[in-house]
Amino acid sequence: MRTCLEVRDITKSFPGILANDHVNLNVREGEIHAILGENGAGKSTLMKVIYGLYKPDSGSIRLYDQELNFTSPRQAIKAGIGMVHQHFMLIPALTVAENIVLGGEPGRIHYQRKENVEIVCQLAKQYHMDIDPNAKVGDLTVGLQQRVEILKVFYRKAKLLILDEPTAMLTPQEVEELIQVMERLRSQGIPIVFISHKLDEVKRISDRVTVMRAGKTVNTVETKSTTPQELANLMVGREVVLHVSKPPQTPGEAVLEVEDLVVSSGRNEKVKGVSFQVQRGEIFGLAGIDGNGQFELIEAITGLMPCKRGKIRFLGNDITSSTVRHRTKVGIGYIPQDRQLDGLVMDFELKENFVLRDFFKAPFARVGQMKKKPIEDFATRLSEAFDVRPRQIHALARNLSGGNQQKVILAREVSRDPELLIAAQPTRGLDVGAIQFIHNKLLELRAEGKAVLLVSLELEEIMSLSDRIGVIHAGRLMAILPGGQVTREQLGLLMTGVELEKEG
Ligand SMILES: Nc1ncnc2c1ncn2[C@@H]1O[C@H](COP(=O)(O)OP(=O)(O)OP(=O)(O)O)[C@@H](O)[C@H]1O
Repeated sequence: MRTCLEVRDITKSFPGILANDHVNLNVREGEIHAILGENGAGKSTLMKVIYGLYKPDSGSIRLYDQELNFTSPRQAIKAGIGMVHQHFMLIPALTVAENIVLGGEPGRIHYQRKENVEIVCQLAKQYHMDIDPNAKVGDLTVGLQQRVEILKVFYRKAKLLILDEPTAMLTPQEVEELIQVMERLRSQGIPIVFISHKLDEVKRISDRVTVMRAGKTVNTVETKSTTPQELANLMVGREVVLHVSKPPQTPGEAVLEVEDLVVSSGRNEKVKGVSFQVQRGEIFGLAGIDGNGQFELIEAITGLMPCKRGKIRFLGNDITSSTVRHRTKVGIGYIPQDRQLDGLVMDFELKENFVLRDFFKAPFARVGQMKKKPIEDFATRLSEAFDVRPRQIHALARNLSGGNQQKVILAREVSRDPELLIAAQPTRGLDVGAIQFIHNKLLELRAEGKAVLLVSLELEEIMSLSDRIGVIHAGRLMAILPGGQVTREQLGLLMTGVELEKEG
């Protein structure tokens, strides 16, 4: 098959970091080519170099017969490279058609509404992607917004599509739809390069995989001739255990008690009378399809959202109306689902992010002044203990890869020795090594007799870690089931609101 994209010896460094070290990549016409690698391996940097967002220090890129020398994405787009970023770049107040043609209109002064709607209809038909051109983008689901981004790329006549972690933010149903879209594009001969951390997904949809490690390309393999285990080992450079082993444990007293809790957002009740307990030495998993009240529920427990009715008790004490600070002080740790928005201050250095909850007290401050040395010593110690890479406590949080950002949050919360850790989507977007690390930390907390409330949209994660599983649907707890005995199918039914029939 003909080569479409050829990347040779690309090197790209940032101050103190060699993000891409003589990287090579070869993408063939009509193939789905996965890029795998640990967090921080240099995948996004490489894609940004190909797309003209970063200028490489050295190396060359060729698209078909054209030698590319990009200095901006505009040139990359012109040459036929389209990229859909992890965080979409759409304008929510505009319609689908307006977003698609925005910036690519053919030199007209006035926006041609009717004509553009027609163009977008044709485009959607050509690429078999169902979408309403007149819908407002802000009203669309994440999956449909992604479709708009993909169509936008084809409106600009892309010959190659790059998808940066396209499934990280999607529900399982939306993932299926995206896979169908990708397969149809492949059958039309369009090459797709996509970054993913999900080995099963890579195995299922890609034709070839290029593995990156520490800024270098380690190997390119035919997908069908390899296994997820081999890919994991190749990525990490050591044997990775893909399955969690959880020793049996007898849970102790209740750490968290939630009783008939009602939480509203605006006029809508998002949580409708939920009751459950989390005990010492147990991981309680909350399973549910996104948008069913699970995140409002945990925000109410952490104190970020007020409760309309009901009670929350922590170690026997009523904390329903307590401040966030009080709840933190008495021993509730929290890993929020959006690490960049709620977990870190992106323009603060790592050392500052490590002490975000305690910077105002000893040993990090005295008489109102922050103390540099204790903060730096603490940050260095945590960076090492949690294997945060790079080990630069002065780096800005925004310059760290997603997995390493997550490790900083985990380190901060765990180091405070919480009695209850609420972990919302703790492994979203992380590589297998980092997932293993975080799962082990949650199991360590369990073994120490701490309580863990795990909220995840990943069923595998919930099923492998939880001692008990609560299933939430439309703001109500459908059931609480023992972790080791429930099947995927049963959880799937409950998550869609179908009650299980009682046996016997
Ligand atoms: N703008 C930047 N300034 C400084 N360092 C950066 C910048 N962008 C990336 N890096 C560093 O370059 C290295 C590679 O980062 P990159 O984002 O390419 O990794 P990745 O493989 O895409 O990781 P992830 O899977 O977590 O997204 C990391 O060490 C990261 O901290």
